[in-house]
Amino acid sequence: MLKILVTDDIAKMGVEVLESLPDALVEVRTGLSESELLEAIEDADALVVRSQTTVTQEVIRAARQLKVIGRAGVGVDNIDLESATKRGVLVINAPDGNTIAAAEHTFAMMISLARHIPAANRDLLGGKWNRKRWVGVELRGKTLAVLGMGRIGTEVAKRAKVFGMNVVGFDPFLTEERATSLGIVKATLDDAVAQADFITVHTPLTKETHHMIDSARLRTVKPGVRIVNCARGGIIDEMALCEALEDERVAGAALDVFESEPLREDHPLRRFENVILTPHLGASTVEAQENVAIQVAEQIVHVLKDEPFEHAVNLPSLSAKQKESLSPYLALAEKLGLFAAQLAQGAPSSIRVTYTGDASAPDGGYLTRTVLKGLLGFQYSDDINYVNALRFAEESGLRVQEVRETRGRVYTNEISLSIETENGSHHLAGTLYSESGPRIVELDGYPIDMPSEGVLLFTRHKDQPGMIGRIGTFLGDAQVNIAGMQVGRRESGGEAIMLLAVDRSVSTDVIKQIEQVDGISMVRAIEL
Ligand SMILES: NC(=O)C1=CN([C@@H]2O[C@H](COP(=O)(O)OP(=O)(O)OC[C@H]3O[C@@H](n4cnc5c(N)ncnc54)[C@H](O)[C@@H]3O)[C@@H](O)[C@H]2O)C=CC1
Ligand SMILES: O=C(O)CCC(=O)C(=O)O
Repeated sequence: MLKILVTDDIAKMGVEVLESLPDALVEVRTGLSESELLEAIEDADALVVRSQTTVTQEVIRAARQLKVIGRAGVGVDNIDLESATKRGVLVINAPDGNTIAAAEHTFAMMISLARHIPAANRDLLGGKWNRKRWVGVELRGKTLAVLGMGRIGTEVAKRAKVFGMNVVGFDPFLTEERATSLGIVKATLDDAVAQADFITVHTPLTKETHHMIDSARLRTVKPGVRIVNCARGGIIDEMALCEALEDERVAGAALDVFESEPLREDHPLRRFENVILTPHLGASTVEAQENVAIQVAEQIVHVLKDEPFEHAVNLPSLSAKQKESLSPYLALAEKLGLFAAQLAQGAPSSIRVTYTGDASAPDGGYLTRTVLKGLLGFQYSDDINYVNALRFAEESGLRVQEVRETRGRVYTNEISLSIETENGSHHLAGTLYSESGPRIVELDGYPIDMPSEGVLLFTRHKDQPGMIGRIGTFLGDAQVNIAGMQVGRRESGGEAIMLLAVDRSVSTDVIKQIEQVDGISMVRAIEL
């Protein structure tokens, strides 16, 4: 039975998708205290949150079998990504389900600021009819600076154009071509802020964007600017904003998100009549909540069913085409890693993975993660997976190198590993035949051809009469049937190798007996 814990309010349709997973127990438990969450997460396989639940290092540590955390929304700043990655817990989000809701909320905030709608409404409800006090400004002809031209920033920019605004965009990934096609001007942060009548921020909260709008920046604004934040609290320094509102450099601000949520009752921002505050409502539309809940629930179901999934935050993202060309090589890469672990039998200090021919297409490092999953998963812990394999390698001092060669020398595709350990170095290679699947085609410099599956016995020995027979006798006495055999040598009487496919595991006792045979230099039982 798989347990899926949902700790924030998500749309019912998302819960239904989760419940469609056979053998799943979906527990919706919102408003948990920290200690209740620590207890509830212990036996959960998946956790679904919005922004209310803070997924700390302690929460991730308390989870004994957590595979995936799903964020029904975009921002994952409430999840300790570093801890999740270290523990091999996949984090996924729903990146575009609430884009329009957030863009429309931003626009509602901007228009409300321009026309004093909340203040006029308050006044009127208080019994007044004050037409002179609430004279606004038009958006048409004004300059809007959009800081962060991702999904939401782009939708805001498009809407602003329709309202007749001049839009300047700041984003390190905004190209001149894209800016031109959107009818906006690409600008630096300094230029965008200095010329804007309205500023709206749409970046994630990161080390770089934390207090991107601070007191120094607020001294460079056009007097009378209006500022909107529907992205993340902390991008604008709230205290600096209060000062700028106080001395009227800023004519108004509209904020949906705060440095600390919920906004405390005595927060100075609550004192300004020209400040509009909403309680993190950017994504709160029926449509957006259904979209993100369904999107994240579907991906969680895929993850738990071990099917291809999308929107991983702590794995490189791949296009559908990349995924398609990569998938046949995953099994080969993992088997090679597993083979190398049993061949090398020692802590690896470096590994070079060479992808050749059709296997060399860029893959965001997925295949190397897969090789490492096989290698380190066997040597260290079953908990090593695609998510934490590279991190684990880094932390254990394993140097990882990737080489890509577009033209195959012998095979149309090949993955080869060169691995150094305290006990020496090994080299192996595999290829994928369309008709017979993954095969091992090279071992320590000897060409061979064997399916990479089942139980194998590998020996290095002196090329002399009787070796194969004696090894065969030990196996026969132990009732181990030989299903296939490959031998190789460089020169008569020199070193030779043998790779046997056998029908069942070879015991340590039998390995020890074979090791005693005169002329044997290495024996390895390998289970793939
Ligand atoms: N208020 C709410 O309820 C909601 C808030 N959000 C928040 O809105 C923000 C934007 O979301 P999306 O547009 O979906 O994300 P996105 O990932 O599509 O766009 C973010 C953009 O910010 C840019 N960026 C990153 N660092 C930057 C920097 N230092 N300077 C300038 N640009 C930088 C990126 O290049 C990217 O283009 C996120 O913080 C998200 O959490 C999203 C949905 C609802
Ligand atoms: O879950 C929510 O309503 C917040 C949405 C949000 O902030 C996000 O998606 O980044």
